[in-house]
Amino acid sequence: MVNAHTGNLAPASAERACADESPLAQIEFRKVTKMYGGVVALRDFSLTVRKGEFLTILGPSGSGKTTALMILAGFEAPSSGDVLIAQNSVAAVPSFRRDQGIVFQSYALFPHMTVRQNLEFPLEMRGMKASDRLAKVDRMLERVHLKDFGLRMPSQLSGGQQQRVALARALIADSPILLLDEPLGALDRNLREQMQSEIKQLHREFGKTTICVTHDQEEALTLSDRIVVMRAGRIEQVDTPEALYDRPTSRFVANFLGEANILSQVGFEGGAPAGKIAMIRPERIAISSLASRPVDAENRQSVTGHVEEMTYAGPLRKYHVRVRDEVLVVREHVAAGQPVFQPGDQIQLSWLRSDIRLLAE
Ligand SMILES: Nc1ncnc2c1ncn2[C@@H]1O[C@H](COP(=O)(O)OP(=O)(O)OP(=O)(O)O)[C@@H](O)[C@H]1O
Repeated sequence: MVNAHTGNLAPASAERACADESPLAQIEFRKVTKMYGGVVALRDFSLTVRKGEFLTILGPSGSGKTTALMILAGFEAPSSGDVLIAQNSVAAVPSFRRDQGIVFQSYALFPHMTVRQNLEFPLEMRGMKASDRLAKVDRMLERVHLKDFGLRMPSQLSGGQQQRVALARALIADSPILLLDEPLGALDRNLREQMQSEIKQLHREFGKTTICVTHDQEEALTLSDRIVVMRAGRIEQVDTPEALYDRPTSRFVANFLGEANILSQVGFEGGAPAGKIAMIRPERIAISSLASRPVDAENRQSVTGHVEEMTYAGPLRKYHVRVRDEVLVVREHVAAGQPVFQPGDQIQLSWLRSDIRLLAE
């Protein structure tokens, strides 16, 4: 469906010497709805992306993430609503004139071209002369640590190297906007982490307005200035990574971004208001022996329970604790001198009342 190869092309007349001179690269979705027959892929999607921002669209499979990106790229047309780039509607602008660098999960490099030729292609399409292209490609190869790989074919590169070429190709034409569609999805875990910091560094350096689509929460939390959480075609919450994790507004977001203890029976002293539920993150709960009195006890709520399970996960210790009919998850950083509890131990849990979050059901 997507012609990845034309993704970052723009007419020569549109070329700028440097991305910093570009007009506002701000993106605005205005009440965009996309229907596929009877399926609503995206409903009333409104969002403003600031210049230079790294924004991630995060959500489960089928929530509309790719649809939003494809509409912005011009590969799909909205059923209603509008998209603006630098304050102008792009409804009538075809994808190849939208001046966006695009990276797909499957790399989408030209398989019959060398790495150099892959990087030269967008420059050639903009009418840049050969000597300038050469210098630019050299600089970019150096930048993405692929100086010695210019003459290789994509099939002769590892997954991580191919992905670096794809990133380099999306960046080389100095488009003010970078679109990343599950860019690290095909890489194994270690490589993914390495590429995450590479992408972060490139973002700092090039300052492109970047929109990334992923279903990987950790990736979203690591990379983004802001995250849009999608659910069934709608925006559930837009916020900074820290705010989304610390102050989710709904049970869906709390569960989607990390582990959440919903305090239904243990409750929340005074009771949660109607239609709201009380939630606390596992690392906000302290575990201690029955005899000990928690520091700051007057600000804390305490309950007793017994340990059902204890597991080590590297620097963390994780407990499953039964409190009445509920099992709460507690996560603590392993530290010297800390008591370690075993299954069956009677213990107390406590948390600061201010760490409880009230969420929509
Ligand atoms: N070309 C199409 N024809 C019909 N339905 C489609 C089409 N493209 C997407 N959809 C539907 O629209 C909804 C949103 O799809 P979309 O690909 O945007 O989700 P997503 O969040 O990107 O999912 P994933 O993470 O699995 O890629 C889904 O229900 C999907 O089945």
